[in-house]
Amino acid sequence: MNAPLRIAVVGAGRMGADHIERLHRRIAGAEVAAVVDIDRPRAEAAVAHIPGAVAHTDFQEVLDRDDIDAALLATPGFLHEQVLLPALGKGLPVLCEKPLTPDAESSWRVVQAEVAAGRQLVQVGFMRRFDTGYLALRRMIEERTYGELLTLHHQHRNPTTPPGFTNEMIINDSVVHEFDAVRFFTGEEIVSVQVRIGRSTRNAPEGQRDPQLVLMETESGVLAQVEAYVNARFGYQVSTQASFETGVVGIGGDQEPYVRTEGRWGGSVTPGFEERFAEAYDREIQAWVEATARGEIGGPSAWDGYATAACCEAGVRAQSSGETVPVHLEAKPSLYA
Ligand SMILES: NC(=O)C1=CN([C@@H]2O[C@H](COP(=O)(O)OP(=O)(O)OC[C@H]3O[C@@H](n4cnc5c(N)ncnc54)[C@H](O)[C@@H]3O)[C@@H](O)[C@H]2O)C=CC1
Ligand SMILES: O=C1[C@@H](O)[C@H](O)[C@@H](O)[C@H](O)[C@H]1O
Repeated sequence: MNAPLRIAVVGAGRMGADHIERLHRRIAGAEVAAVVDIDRPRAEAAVAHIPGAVAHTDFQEVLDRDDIDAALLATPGFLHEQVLLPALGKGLPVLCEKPLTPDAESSWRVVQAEVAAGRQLVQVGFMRRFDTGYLALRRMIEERTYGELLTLHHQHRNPTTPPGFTNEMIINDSVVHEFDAVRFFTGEEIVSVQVRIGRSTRNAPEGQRDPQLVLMETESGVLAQVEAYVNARFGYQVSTQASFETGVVGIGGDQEPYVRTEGRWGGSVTPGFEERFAEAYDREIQAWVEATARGEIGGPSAWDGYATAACCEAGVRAQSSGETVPVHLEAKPSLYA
């Protein structure tokens, strides 16, 4: 049996801490060897229960070590490029939480750096691709189980947003998942994006308009819409309905168990993405670890990160203009053929 991969987790906040626990307790073939956080007490707390793991405050300290096999990047998206470029320069594999970067220009720089490195080293954390419902729906689309796919209707509802979550982040941090999901389901690029904003909830923080309806079109004319409602209060919900020629398929509906008790019926609502996608994150990280051990990536690529960043850029322009904005993509490098 091979020695476990020695992973450095960069960013030990909400998502990084969740991934550290996952790597430490549930993922086979990997161990947390380092945690980097600019907030030293946070980095130290994250490694306190992991024998042998070392706390750092600067990613360069990890690059200077020669015993780290891969990095899991979970700092805020606008900080990803500053870790990805040196990691690619050193040939270090990275699982980069979404978004790859917050705009198409910087994502394209990452793609070009990977092309220069000569092999795929970056996997992007679009974990929904590992959700069983998503996988089942994609199979039905591919196999034309109910004829051709015509439209996709997504609901993306969060209970609240963290401090500093801007209007643009509704597109760049939340709807980025649906841009990837639509590309994953259809196997096509998205060609245009429109955003409509109507009455806004009084629960939205200043500067945010919530909810927003995002409409996108794929190369072959599939229309997909998203209700992004990020201060919905009641809990977390990510679901999709797909309309085909001979059927309608829903995924991500209400969670089991369904209970009747004390004169009421119903089930529970997941409070957040950690619970809704717990199994998908596990499968995502396990697939990444196994692929990394083989010298490959095990999920969405830097090209997928770039293509969704281009959709986000169109989406942010569409937010302010109200126009249908075309998505511009550079030619796809042969590395991603
Ligand atoms: N796949 C998914 O469903 C989700 C993905 N995310 C993504 O995960 C990433 C992190 O998000 P959160 O955990 O919510 O953020 P967070 O704000 O909770 O944590 C970020 C951490 O990075 C640290 N940090 C900041 N600058 C740093 C630097 N220069 N070097 C090292 N550490 C630094 C902070 O001190 C903090 O501990 C983002 O890209 C976000 O979009 C977040 C939530 C869900
Ligand atoms: O990635 C995530 C968060 O960053 C984002 O803010 C949420 O809207 C998403 O549902 C979650 O999956």
